[in-house]
Amino acid sequence: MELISEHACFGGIQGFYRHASAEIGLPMRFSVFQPPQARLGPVPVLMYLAGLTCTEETFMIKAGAQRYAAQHGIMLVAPDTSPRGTGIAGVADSWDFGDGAGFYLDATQAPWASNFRMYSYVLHELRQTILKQFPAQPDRIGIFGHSMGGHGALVLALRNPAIFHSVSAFAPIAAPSHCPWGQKAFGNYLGADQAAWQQYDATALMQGLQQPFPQGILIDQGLGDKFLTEQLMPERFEAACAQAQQPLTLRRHAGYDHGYYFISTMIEDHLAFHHRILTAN
Ligand SMILES: N[C@@H](CCC(=O)N[C@@H](CSC=O)C(=O)NCC(=O)O)C(=O)O
Repeated sequence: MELISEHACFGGIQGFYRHASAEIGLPMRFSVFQPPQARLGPVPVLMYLAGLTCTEETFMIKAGAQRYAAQHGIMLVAPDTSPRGTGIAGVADSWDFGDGAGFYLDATQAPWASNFRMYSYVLHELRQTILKQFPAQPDRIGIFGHSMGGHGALVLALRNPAIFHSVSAFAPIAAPSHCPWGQKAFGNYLGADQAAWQQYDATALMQGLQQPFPQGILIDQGLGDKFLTEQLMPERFEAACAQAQQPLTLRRHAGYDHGYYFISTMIEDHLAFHHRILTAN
């Protein structure tokens, strides 16, 4: 693991790193905020998955999360949003697919399958790297994210409840099989057979839920979000949660759009939500 830069921040350390990823087959960058409490021993970890066009820097620069992570003693971890430097033809041609748009899944279709393995990268390789290299508590890990990253956080948590103990999202792509962003990504990364899409669709996963999150799921959604109706569809996830008897707090906020002004307004509540669950017992 190579240190790119380190910065003092709210009594802790904001760091940016690069490592050779076996899952991705290329170098990957990620960021970690270590709260001041990490100097004394292992602390709970909260992974954040960013949205389309973002990098490992976006959340750390724009969300204002470090103030609250330092108060609660939570480590923040953010990966990049896709492999970089694959050399695949057309990988940088659109902002909602390819570079910056890994969708936190393991692609099965050529030419994407060799490198676009963000699901396994986050679940296994990045998590293990954090546990080995930083003072992190392996049994107190939560996950959250925004938009494409909200989709990723919900999917990773619903499929791995023994690993991710708390989950929340800002304006997630809640039913990707039904929206243009999801259909474009899933069709190219996973192929035309929509049966293969279901394992990466939070609403479909909720419809077949095996193990509920008894502490609930928190979602914040701005009602001034230009992507709400066509791309995000939180009402589908809400209905699936009701059917599965999964406690869900879905807060709808008049006037807020899709960006980081919205996220930075709500971030304090998300840190408190994860802190309460991750430090129980
Ligand atoms: N280029 C697009 C806007 C892209 C955008 O809004 N990206 C969002 C995530 S969208 C879903 O995953 C984002 O977080 N952007 C970074 C930011 O700093 O806001 C367009 O032209 O509409």
